[in-house]
Amino acid sequence: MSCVRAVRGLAAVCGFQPLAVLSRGVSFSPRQVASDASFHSVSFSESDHPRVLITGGLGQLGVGLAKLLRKQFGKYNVILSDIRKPPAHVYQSGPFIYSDILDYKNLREIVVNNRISWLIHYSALLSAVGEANVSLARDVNITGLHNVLDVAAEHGLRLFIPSTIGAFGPMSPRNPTPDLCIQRPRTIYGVSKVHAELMGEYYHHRYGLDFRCLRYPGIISADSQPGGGTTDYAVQIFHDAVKTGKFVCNLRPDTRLPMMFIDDCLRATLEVLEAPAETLSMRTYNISSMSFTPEELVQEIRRHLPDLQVTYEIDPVRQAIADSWPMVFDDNNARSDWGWKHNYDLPELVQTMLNFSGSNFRMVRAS
Ligand SMILES: NC(=O)c1ccc[n+]([C@@H]2O[C@H](COP(=O)([O-])OP(=O)(O)OC[C@H]3O[C@@H](n4cnc5c(N)ncnc54)[C@H](O)[C@@H]3O)[C@@H](O)[C@H]2O)c1
Ligand SMILES: C[C@@H](O)[C@H](N)C(=O)O
Repeated sequence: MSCVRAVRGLAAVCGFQPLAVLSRGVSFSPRQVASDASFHSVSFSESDHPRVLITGGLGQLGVGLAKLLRKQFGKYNVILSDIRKPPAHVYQSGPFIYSDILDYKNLREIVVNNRISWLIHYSALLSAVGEANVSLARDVNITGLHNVLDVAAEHGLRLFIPSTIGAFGPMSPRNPTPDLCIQRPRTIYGVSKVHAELMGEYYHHRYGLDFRCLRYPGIISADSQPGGGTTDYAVQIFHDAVKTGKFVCNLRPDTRLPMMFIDDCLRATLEVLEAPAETLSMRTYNISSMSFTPEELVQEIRRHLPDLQVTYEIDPVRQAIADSWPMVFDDNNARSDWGWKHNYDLPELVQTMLNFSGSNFRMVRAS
């Protein structure tokens, strides 16, 4: 039996199409569909470290993820990229490169020249910013996604794309929200994330792309600012509490949303990326650690800062979004498939955030 026939037979059994073998030597364009893609999961040997590219890496999450991955895989194996100019400490901390995900050729060149094997796609416009600029959100979150999927498929990359609690909508069960249920989000952000989940899973089943996706809750971080989402209040409150002792909250006091400390989020990302393929019964997982309302967060912060004053000035756009999102996330599949376990609950989160914000603020005041 010829090699090509053997692989075709295997593909029929596995349920994906081995495009790599069908047309070797023909130059590949994912836009021409059947051509020279090597859709096996990883292109490095077992003993090698992956070569990682992070898109949109200068936002709330990318720098922290680069730090974690560099510790694991080596400084020069992890490249941060964005369309913005990095601050000096980021530029000096490891490789940084300009990459606009809307420029397909540029993206492909970076992947080829740097022998990238894992692509972590963080570029996006978040929920509130997306509603303020729908056409840009559509470009970045949907057209950009298509570029990333094609480059990943073409070069046999392991592709991680985060989704979000925002991929659910008012018709989804909200307490708890399981992995598989109706998803009819009402934001361009949510719609683009459902699209990303479905396209990634389609490429996985159709072409064998090693697509992995976690639906993150609202992420809370001390040393990076959120990029314009509905859950941003839960970061801002710590800075304002420490600096001024006052906070104006733009969500109603009883708005319950799933949230997570950044260290748990980044560790989950590394863990799912490293999980053996056979442990993944799905390609898109909810992850969860805690859910709270602004009122509950304020109460917990007041255990440390009893004089904190909070007023509520509701932003109708953010409130409407929050009211359509999950209140509690069911992440049982992540826990049973690849052993996901969170470390931070609400008291630990508050303690850690205040420790960081307090020492940072004292440094600023002293200088
Ligand atoms: N932070 C959260 O609470 C949260 C929660 C759920 C999911 N997520 C997802 O995680 C990912 C990272 O989130 P984040 O909070 O760091 O986002 P962020 O908004 O802070 O950062 C996004 C980055 O994308 C970059 N970007 C915009 N247009 C680009 C383009 N054309 N090409 C390349 N880069 C571009 C921006 O410059 C920015 O640095 C996003 O996909 C987001 O949807 C975040
Ligand atoms: C939840 C998440 O996707 C983001 N923090 C937002 O609020 O838009």
